[in-house]
Amino acid sequence: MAILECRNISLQFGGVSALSDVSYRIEEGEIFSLIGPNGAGKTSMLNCISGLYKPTSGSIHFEGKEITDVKAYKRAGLGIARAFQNIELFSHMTVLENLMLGRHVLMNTGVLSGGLFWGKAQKEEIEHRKAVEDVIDFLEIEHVRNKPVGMLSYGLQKRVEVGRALALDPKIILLDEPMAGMNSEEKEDMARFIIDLHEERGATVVLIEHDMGVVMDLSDHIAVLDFGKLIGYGTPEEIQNNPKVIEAYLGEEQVG
Ligand SMILES: Nc1ncnc2c1ncn2[C@@H]1O[C@H](COP(=O)(O)OP(=O)(O)OP(=O)(O)O)[C@@H](O)[C@H]1O
Repeated sequence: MAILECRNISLQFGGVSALSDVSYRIEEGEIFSLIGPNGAGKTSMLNCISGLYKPTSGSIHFEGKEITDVKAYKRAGLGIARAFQNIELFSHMTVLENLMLGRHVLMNTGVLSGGLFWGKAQKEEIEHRKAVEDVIDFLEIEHVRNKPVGMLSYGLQKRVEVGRALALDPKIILLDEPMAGMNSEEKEDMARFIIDLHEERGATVVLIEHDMGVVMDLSDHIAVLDFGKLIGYGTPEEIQNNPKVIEAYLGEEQVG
C-alpha cells in the first residue's frame, strides 16, 4: 500500500514554477529518493510533504487520507518527521534535551497540567525519555548524550539532527541531504543508519541526496526532478537507463 501519494503537485513562487504537475507514490517501508540538479524542486517537494509549503494545486495523501490542508505540526503528530539540510538544533542544549524537544508535539501534558496532575505527567515523561533513549542507542550517540550539541563534530550533529526527527517515532522520515559535507566514514555510518531505520524500525524513508553511489545503493525507488517536472520514476536500474535522466542529470554526475 502507498503510505504517501502526491497527486499533480504544482508550486508557484511569483513567476517561478518550483514544481509542476508532479505525481508519485511512496510505498510503505521503502527507501524512496528524490534526485535532480540544483534548483530542481527537491527541497520544495519535501516542504510540501512536511506541510511547510502548501502546493498551489494538487493534493497529498497520507495513509489514504488527504492531508493537503493539515498544518505542519499536526503532520508531525500523524507520523511525518523531517530532518533538515541545515542543522536545526539548539546548539547550547544537550543531545538529550534536543531529542526530548523533538518529541514535544507528542506530549499531552503541558507545564500547567504537569503541575496539577504530577503523576500523569511523570509517567508521560518516563515514556518519552525511554523513546529518546532508544534513539540514542540506535544512533550510537550515548557517549555524547549530555554534551551541548554545539560542541560536537559536524558528522555527529547531522546524526543528532536525524535523531531529532526519529524521536517522533515517525512512520515516514524525510531526510534532506543527511550526508552533505560528511567525510566518507561519516557517510558510511549514515548510510548504515538509513538502512537500519527501514529494516529495524520499519520506517519509510524519503531521501534527498546528491551522492549517486549512495542513492543507487540504498533506494527502492527514485523520482527525478528537473526544473520542477518529474522526468523519471523507477528502480535504480530503470533510472540509470532512462535517457531523459541521463541527459538532464546523470550524464554530468558520476554514477557509482
Ligand atoms: N521560499 C521560496 N521563495 C521563492 N523561490 C523559492 C523558494 N523556495 C524555493 N524556491 C525556488 O524554487 C526552485 C526550486 O528550489 P528547491 O530549493 O526546491 O530546489 P532543490 O532541488 O532542493 O535545490 P538544491 O539541490 O540546490 O537544494 C528554485 O528556483 C528556487 O529558487
